[in-house]
Amino acid sequence: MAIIEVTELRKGYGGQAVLEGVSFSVEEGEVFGILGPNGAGKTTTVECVEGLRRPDSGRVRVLGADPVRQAARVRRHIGVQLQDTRLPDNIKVWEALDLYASFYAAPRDWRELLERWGLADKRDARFCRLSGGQRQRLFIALALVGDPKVAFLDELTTGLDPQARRATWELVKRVRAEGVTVVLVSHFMDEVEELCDRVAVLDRGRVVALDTPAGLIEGADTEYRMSFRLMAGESADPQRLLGGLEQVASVARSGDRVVVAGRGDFATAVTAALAREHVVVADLRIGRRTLDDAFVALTGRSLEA
Ligand SMILES: Nc1ncnc2c1ncn2[C@@H]1O[C@H](COP(=O)(O)OP(=O)(O)OP(=O)(O)O)[C@@H](O)[C@H]1O
Repeated sequence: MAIIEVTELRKGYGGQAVLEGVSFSVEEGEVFGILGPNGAGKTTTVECVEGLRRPDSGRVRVLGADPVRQAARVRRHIGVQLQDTRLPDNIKVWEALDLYASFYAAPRDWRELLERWGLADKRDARFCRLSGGQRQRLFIALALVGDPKVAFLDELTTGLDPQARRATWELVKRVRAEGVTVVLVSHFMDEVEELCDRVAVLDRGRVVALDTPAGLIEGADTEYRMSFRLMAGESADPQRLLGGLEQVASVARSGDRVVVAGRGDFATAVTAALAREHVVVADLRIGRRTLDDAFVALTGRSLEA
């Protein structure tokens, strides 16, 4: 069942179009990623879904309700961790949870959330004294205190060190395991690949692709490489042997290695051709295709740049 439906969403600021007909739906129980470079319109999109911004046109439904006209109905069921969530420096962890719980008619017991998110011993700590990872755990706990059906997590791991990022990923997996649908806004490929069931790639206010991470990688038909060494005494000419294979783009030498670039399932064709000619190779390596490659193929730009 679709828990969120967005159809032809348009939004601009001061006559400048930012969203130019964005459509997607989020199924109950999935982690749905919205991926795109800075300024692509990710935050504008999710804030329209949350009812924090009013679309210029298009249709948004969250659990069947309009987030602007039926704001109270929608807010009861969503938990939001905003990109620039700020808490007063001096607020204590328990006070923040107690405050957020007071916004909801039927909140979860925040004491249980403290335990669950490993913050029990930080109950009386002031916000300004928390580490980056502890703050993220608190933000997630705050997003869950209303017992939501959908949690929106926007740029959750920006500014965290690699270890804290990985720890935060585990938390997102736990949120999902609790049955909460997650909408994850990110511009980190590895994060999206690790966490998301499906991803909408947003570029310049449009959804340019929507698929599973693996589907995006497969479908983008990106070029990748494999390389190997020829055994000593091997006289085969790799260029002659492999250059004509379908899907092989180039065959080159790099030191003592042969580097073959291609698309699709070219690596299987290459190994089959080598075997057919009884060419024995060593140290065979096949490059991994990544979501970043797919993103470049889709948008002509890299996100990591
Ligand atoms: N309230 C606003 N008033 C005017 N322009 C805005 C406003 N909010 C966003 N914009 C502009 O709309 C565009 C899209 O912004 P948005 O924050 O939705 O993108 P984003 O993909 O979330 O980017 P980021 O990754 O940097 O957060 C940007 O050019 C931004 O400057």
